[in-house]
Amino acid sequence: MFKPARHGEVGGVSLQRSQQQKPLRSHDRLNLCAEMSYKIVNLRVRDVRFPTSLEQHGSDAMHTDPDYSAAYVVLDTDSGLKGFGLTFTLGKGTEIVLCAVKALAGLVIGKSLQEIVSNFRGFYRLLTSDGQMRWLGPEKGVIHLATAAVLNAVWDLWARAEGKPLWKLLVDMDPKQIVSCIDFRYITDVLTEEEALDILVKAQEGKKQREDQMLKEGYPAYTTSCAWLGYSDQQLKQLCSDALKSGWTRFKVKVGADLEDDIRRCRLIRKMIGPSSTLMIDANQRWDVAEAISWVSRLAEVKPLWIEEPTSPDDILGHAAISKALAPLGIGVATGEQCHNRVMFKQFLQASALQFIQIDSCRLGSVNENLAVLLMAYKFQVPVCPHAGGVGLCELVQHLILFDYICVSADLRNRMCEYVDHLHEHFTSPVVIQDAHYMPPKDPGYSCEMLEESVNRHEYPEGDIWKQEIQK
Ligand SMILES: C[C@H](O)[C@@H](O)CC(=O)C(=O)O
Ligand SMILES: [Mg+2]
Repeated sequence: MFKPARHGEVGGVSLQRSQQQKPLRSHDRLNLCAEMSYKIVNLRVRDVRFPTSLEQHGSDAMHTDPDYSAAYVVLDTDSGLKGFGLTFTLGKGTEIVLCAVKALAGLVIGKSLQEIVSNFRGFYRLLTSDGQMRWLGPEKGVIHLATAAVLNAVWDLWARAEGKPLWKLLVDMDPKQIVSCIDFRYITDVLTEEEALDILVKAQEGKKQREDQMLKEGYPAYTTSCAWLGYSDQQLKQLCSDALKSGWTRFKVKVGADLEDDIRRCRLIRKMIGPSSTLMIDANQRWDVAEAISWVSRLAEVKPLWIEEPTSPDDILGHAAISKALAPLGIGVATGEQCHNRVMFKQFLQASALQFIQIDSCRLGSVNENLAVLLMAYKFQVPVCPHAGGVGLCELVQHLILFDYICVSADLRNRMCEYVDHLHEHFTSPVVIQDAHYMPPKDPGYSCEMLEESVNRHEYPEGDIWKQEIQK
């Protein structure tokens, strides 16, 4: 059974009084397999890169040569059970994330799963508030990407230990336990623990029906894979026509480098998909504020639902100005894939600076911090449309959006989860898309275990794929 954490203690590390969190009471806890302690005995991290830039997959106005990559973490436990996690990167720089993961390893190795999850809020705080390493963030940049990789692996381990896919682990949790995983520090001015609990308790009504609905119909998705910026018009037409045949009705187009190209490409897509399908545009932070407003106004004729990342991801007031200017045109602002943490999201919401919130399973501090953002989005009644353009992101984020619908929002209006059609074949439990919907995963875990052969071949720089590339 669980060994309760002593108040003010996280895995033997004593917290300052101001950092102390309410520990779970014994009746709030889940039943991990009684005989297993799942003590984490080792953490391995590998630099896995896919040469997607060769064919311009994933390209946008700012990332013209992205190699979809991951810092891939494996947690070994004394029982033999493993936890798999990753954070998404773009090639160069993955080795820096690896260093940060290694720096965090000492906070994880030696802990048992029970110890972690019986005070998950405290463990999140331990990882993000280390007195020396927090100087690198706090809760942003490379160190936060590393935190996400490690915590994603812990959540995967927990779901595997419970024999459930992660979304189901979350759905079956008592609202008190969900709340106990969240660090409310810095967000209590908009969301207190009590309010969060209240939201979750109220959403218990109809939960079973929503779960059944998801199992039958899946969660609505949109595709970005037809219109990466580096694709030719010919490619774009072919991919769009294939996608229409497969039942896709929601499409995202990359824009931002050249206005005439954008007008031509967006007209082309709008003509192919017809007036009733949904179109979104994504500039990946290319413009200044005034430029964003004038550029998007020129694209208003193709009726985009949203403009994504029009300017710097840190410019909350800039996003607010763009939102205000574009509202009369019926165009919303979406952002989040490079939003560092829950504090930034809080301010975006407070400032009415976004109309669609794009959580990211690897940018924020894993499930723990994403839970906080889902609940704040609910409070502000802003629809969540997760970001998934990257390797493994579709696999991960589908779990969070299923939880959001079943246990928080209970609403599908203006909501959809991004899908990109790349690299799923490298995962042991790849996403299942049916009729443009994510079907709920059934395998235990968080769906981000990669095939060993794929990892070996794509590990940078020793894997066969990279040896060949380097020799060219
Ligand atoms: C570099 C990535 O592919 C990025 O363009 C993804 C993105 O912005 C999205 O999926 O949205
Ligand atoms: Mg984007």
